[in-house]
Amino acid sequence: MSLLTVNNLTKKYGSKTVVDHISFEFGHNKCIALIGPNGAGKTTTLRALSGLLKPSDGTIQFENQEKNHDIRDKIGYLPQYPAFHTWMTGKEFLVYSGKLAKLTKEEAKKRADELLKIVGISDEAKNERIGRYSGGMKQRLGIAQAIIHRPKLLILDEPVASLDPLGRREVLVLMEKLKEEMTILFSTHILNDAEEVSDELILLHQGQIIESGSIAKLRKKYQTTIIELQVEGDLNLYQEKLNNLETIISTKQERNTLFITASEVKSARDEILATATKENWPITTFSINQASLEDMFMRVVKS
Ligand SMILES: Nc1ncnc2c1ncn2[C@@H]1O[C@H](COP(=O)(O)OP(=O)(O)OP(=O)(O)O)[C@@H](O)[C@H]1O
Repeated sequence: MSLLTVNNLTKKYGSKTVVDHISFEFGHNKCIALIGPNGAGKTTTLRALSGLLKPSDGTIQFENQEKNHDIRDKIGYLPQYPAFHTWMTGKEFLVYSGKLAKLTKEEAKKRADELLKIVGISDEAKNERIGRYSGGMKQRLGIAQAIIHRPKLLILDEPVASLDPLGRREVLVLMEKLKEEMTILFSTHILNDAEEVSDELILLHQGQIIESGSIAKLRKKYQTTIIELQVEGDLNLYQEKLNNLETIISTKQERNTLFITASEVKSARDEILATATKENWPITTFSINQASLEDMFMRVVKS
């Protein structure tokens, strides 16, 4: 059974459609990255799923509940720019949030202590004012607050975008840990972050889903191999010869290197090396590289 099923979700502002009939679903204990450039519609989508914004059209269904049923108590949400009462201590803030989530005072205190441990805020730091916390600590506290009511789905809007490398690492490690207990849906425009913690990607561009699936599936689908070749002397000469080989799709010259795209890497490698050996090419570098997920992303967006 799916945890969340979204059908034709649409949001319009006046005549402008910013989320355009998107449909997707995902299961339990997954980590899904909603990825796309600025203005793609990520925040709008996440706010609609969190019940903070009314969609213009479409349905959102949580497990087997009725479609468009209020699911705010099932979801934890951390906005891109969370607001904290910076004069409170971390622990006070969580106890206060627990009471807002209708826990008794005792339950809220117990849950706050449990969460402070989970998100790695030390006994010393929990009694300090939030105003003195680093960006990474604030974000981890925000995540603790978002899961105070033990939601099955945690939605994070650009959770690491504003953090320095250390804070970023802390939050990604925490997400890795939390995904064992809940599903996490998070937005990002940084592919490395998506690749690091997520199992699945949803690529959003101009309000539409242009690709989705597991990282392994997408890699396989868009995988291309680039052979890099450096040869002493006039590269034009070698480029012309390479273009005549059967296994080669295209070649380009950049920074004294020939970048060769091939249909099938093994036969291309054999054909290039056989030709080079026969003609005694003075090769200085020969390497085979896979196109990155970033290349894939650029290709999909451009096409
Ligand atoms: N209240 C609003 N009224 C009109 N247009 C809006 C409103 N909120 C968002 N938009 C527009 O909707 C589009 C999508 O915005 P959204 O914030 O969802 O994108 P995003 O992918 O989260 O981008 P970013 O990474 O920049 O936050 C943008 O063109 C934005 O200007």
